Amino acid sequence: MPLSLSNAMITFVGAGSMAEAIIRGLTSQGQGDPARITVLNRQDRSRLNALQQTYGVSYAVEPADKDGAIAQADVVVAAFKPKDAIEGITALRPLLRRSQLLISVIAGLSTSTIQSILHTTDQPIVRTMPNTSSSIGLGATGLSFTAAVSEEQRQLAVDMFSSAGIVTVVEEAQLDIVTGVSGSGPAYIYYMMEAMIEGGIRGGLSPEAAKQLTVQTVLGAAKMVELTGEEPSQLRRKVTSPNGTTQAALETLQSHDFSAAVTKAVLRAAERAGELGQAISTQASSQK
Ligand SMILES: NC(=O)C1=CN([C@@H]2O[C@H](COP(=O)(O)OP(=O)(O)OC[C@H]3O[C@@H](n4cnc5c(N)ncnc54)[C@H](OP(=O)(O)O)[C@@H]3O)[C@@H](O)[C@H]2O)C=CC1
Ligand SMILES: O=C(O)[C@@H]1CCC=N1
Repeated sequence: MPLSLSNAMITFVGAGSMAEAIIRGLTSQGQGDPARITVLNRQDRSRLNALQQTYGVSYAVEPADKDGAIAQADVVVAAFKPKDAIEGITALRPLLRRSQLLISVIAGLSTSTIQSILHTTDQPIVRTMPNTSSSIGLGATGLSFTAAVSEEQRQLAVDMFSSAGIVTVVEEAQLDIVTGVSGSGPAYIYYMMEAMIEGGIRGGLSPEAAKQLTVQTVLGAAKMVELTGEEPSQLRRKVTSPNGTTQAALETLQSHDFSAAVTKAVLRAAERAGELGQAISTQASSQK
């Protein structure tokens, strides 16, 4: 039977926010079968229990069971922090078969560094940059593939992340800027929302009303861009009456270099992804 999302065994190595976002996206959209999903981490058993209770996935705790969960998987998802990447990928080295697909969600970590830690270029690797909105089926994921990834495995990876949102296949070099735009992006919007809510409260609204109005405003604005097909700049102009309230607000934002600050933030996140990747690469080389 060809490998697909409906029959693939998927093991998550790492059970944090990102693993949960993908698992929730996969299972709540009815695409991934919880019975085929196993999660493991280093030590936090209560976390594994919680994931089992919530999503019906299996987990492995004992070393032999963890090794078994990796060995039996069609897809192994590396979902640990960049600082744990060398330890985590090194531990996979003796366990992975060349037929298994390794998916990394680790910011900045290049496939060439993974290949160097695994001592092979033959392992099929998909490097991804998802975001936490995958948990509600509204994720935005960038993907790139190494040459060893088969057509079937490419489709499986695209299907896996498409089940939790949109997928854009990019050259690996672009994944750092994908991180800057959409990987870290939800945090910029939350930051903006925090500030809007604060403004509402300072102006006299109750915290609940300020939050409700802010949430609906952000939802509505994103949906307007999506559904009208109009550019954000066009939609902005439609809100902005000459000499009106929006103009006054935007002038205040401009006086604080809002637009430049956001653009710089996106580029800085991308640069930081590169730094994280470079640090892992340097450390991996020094351990050879
Ligand atoms: N959070 C986000 O918005 C996004 C994160 N990412 C990427 O996802 C990755 C994970 O981030 P996030 O989920 O936030 O991190 P968390 O800190 O929430 O989770 C990390 C998990 O990795 C586990 N872990 C660490 N080392 C190992 C190991 N050697 N073997 C098995 N499990 C291990 C930890 O287990 P234990 O607790 O037992 O130590 C924990 O379950 C990062 O590399 C990040 O760059 C990508 C896109 C968005
Ligand atoms: O902050 C981070 O490093 C991770 C990667 C993208 C979002 N969160």
